[in-house]
Amino acid sequence: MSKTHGSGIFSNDVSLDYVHKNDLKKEDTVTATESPKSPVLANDSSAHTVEVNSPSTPQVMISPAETTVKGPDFVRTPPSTHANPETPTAAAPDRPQQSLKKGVKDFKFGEILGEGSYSTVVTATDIVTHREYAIKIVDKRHVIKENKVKYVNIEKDALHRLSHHPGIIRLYFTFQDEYRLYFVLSLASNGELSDYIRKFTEPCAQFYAAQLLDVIDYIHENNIIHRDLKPENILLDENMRIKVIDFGSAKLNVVDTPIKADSEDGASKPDARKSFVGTAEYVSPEVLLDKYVCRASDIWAFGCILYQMFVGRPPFRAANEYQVFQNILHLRYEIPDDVPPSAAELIREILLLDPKERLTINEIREHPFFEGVTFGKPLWEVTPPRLKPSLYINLPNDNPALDPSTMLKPSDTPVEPSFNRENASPLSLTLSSNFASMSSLQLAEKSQNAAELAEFNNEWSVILQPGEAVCRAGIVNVLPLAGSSETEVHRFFSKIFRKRRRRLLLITTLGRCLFVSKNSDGEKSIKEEIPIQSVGLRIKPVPNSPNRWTVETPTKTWSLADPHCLASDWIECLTNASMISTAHANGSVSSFSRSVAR
Ligand SMILES: Nc1ncnc2c1ncn2[C@@H]1O[C@H](COP(=O)(O)OP(=O)(O)OP(=O)(O)O)[C@@H](O)[C@H]1O
Repeated sequence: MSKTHGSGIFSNDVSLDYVHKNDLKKEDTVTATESPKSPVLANDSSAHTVEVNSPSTPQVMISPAETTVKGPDFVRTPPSTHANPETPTAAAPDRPQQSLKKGVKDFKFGEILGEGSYSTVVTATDIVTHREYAIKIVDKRHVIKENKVKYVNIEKDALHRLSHHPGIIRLYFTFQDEYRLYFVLSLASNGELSDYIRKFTEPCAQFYAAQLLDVIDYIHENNIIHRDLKPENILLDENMRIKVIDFGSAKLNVVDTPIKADSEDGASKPDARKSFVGTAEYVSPEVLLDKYVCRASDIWAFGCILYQMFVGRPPFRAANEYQVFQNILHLRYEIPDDVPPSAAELIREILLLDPKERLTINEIREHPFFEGVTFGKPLWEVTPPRLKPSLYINLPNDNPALDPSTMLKPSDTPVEPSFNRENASPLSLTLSSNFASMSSLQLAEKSQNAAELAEFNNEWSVILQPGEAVCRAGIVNVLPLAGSSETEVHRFFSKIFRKRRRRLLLITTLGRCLFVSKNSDGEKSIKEEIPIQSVGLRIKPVPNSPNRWTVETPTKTWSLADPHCLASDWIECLTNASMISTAHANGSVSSFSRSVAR
């Protein structure tokens, strides 16, 4: 292990046992090198920032414009003849005019773009160049406590090696201060692929699948396996081109023979069944069985994403992770009849239990599904096909909060639509005849699979009342509440790192909105109920954040996010639940909620 500049907190060496609490007191400096054995982030009070992609001398700071691109060009043509839109030459206008040292003070921070398990990503504008970035901010204390240091270093190293493909998020700089690490990334302003995937036409699916395949090919050519490909980790830039992110689970320096999952390198042991906290739906069977890691594991994820592009949900879904794993290990999935035959055939030839049987990237490229597609550079220069009009299901009212056009474009800022009990006249406080004709269960079924709901109903029956059923369920993040002084840097950071909780939220046919949990003995209980029948209730989407919404009552506000679902889906269901619960409170409930119950 190399520690050339004192006790560095973060190093390329993945076994960072020497990290200790004293490191947190040091004023750290970011240093990037290309040598895996050199420290990535070392302490040196003489400098505060270093741009990545520098040559091997850590102290020399080089702007992206001066950087030499190493490794294969993404279209696999000689670097001298190829004009990659994101190569340093293309990035020349961004060349810093003065000092190359950058730190927190050089950026104006803006909106939160997203939150991961160990980071918060915010927009930031360079106050000199006015260029916009996304900055991934990692709380040092948190990553040390959660034993995630190695993942931060792996991500840094992978992005460092892969940043010159137009389909991979570009890492421009890293820097750190006493408490946090900062990854300055290109901004993918159109959000996550998962927000659009339900609106894919066949040309869309073909186009985005081709871009994804091109990126996977490039990653693999650089001897890296991503290992966490899923629509949430595929972002869209301002031109609606994909940008793959989140290389924290990547396996670097892959050799051609499969690597045992429990090999010495911690990164090669995903410990899949234990560590997937959110979704396990894209994990390959060999990773699940902890057998080995191979390039074909990314191809499996590609197959799952391709399926989702046509069906709107991943192939292996269930009410809980155990069921998902079982479905994967038994290859239990179905392709609906309306999936085009060539796509269905391709999916079937990818989703095979034995990784050796799966099609290779070259074979996928040659598959009839991709007929007419030119891979390589042209893929990144054409205009992407249009998404089809919204598939959103309208409610029997014209509440703007439920207008999909305000939900699906993170860049549309001035939206303040909300469900407001007091002034939203179409949403009568009593159960209108229009509304009464619709079962909330029916509505829920449109957005959530009936089989999944049946599982939830089974599992949570003990906390339900007679005649009550779950009509929507999901794990949501309960976020700390934002205040009004977000311009002050220190307040901003303390706020975004306040504790977030993941909770299971159930909405029922009696209009109850319940946070529920299970203790270690498996006993189930209601942790909290949101009183959505309250006078003064407001349910609001968060502008620029298609996955976030707030529920305000006179006594408490909840700020919620579901990384796997649009806020509009939850808002729709909560709005219905509010009406139902009010009707119950008023004694004017119809019999429908009972009739739809178990
Ligand atoms: N460059 C970017 N531009 C726009 N949004 C981004 C960018 N990078 C990340 N995000 C948003 O922030 C979220 C969290 O980022 P990311 O997945 O990298 O964090 P993480 O802590 O590594 O997450 P995970 O828990 O999945 O490992 C993403 O899902 C995405 O919505």
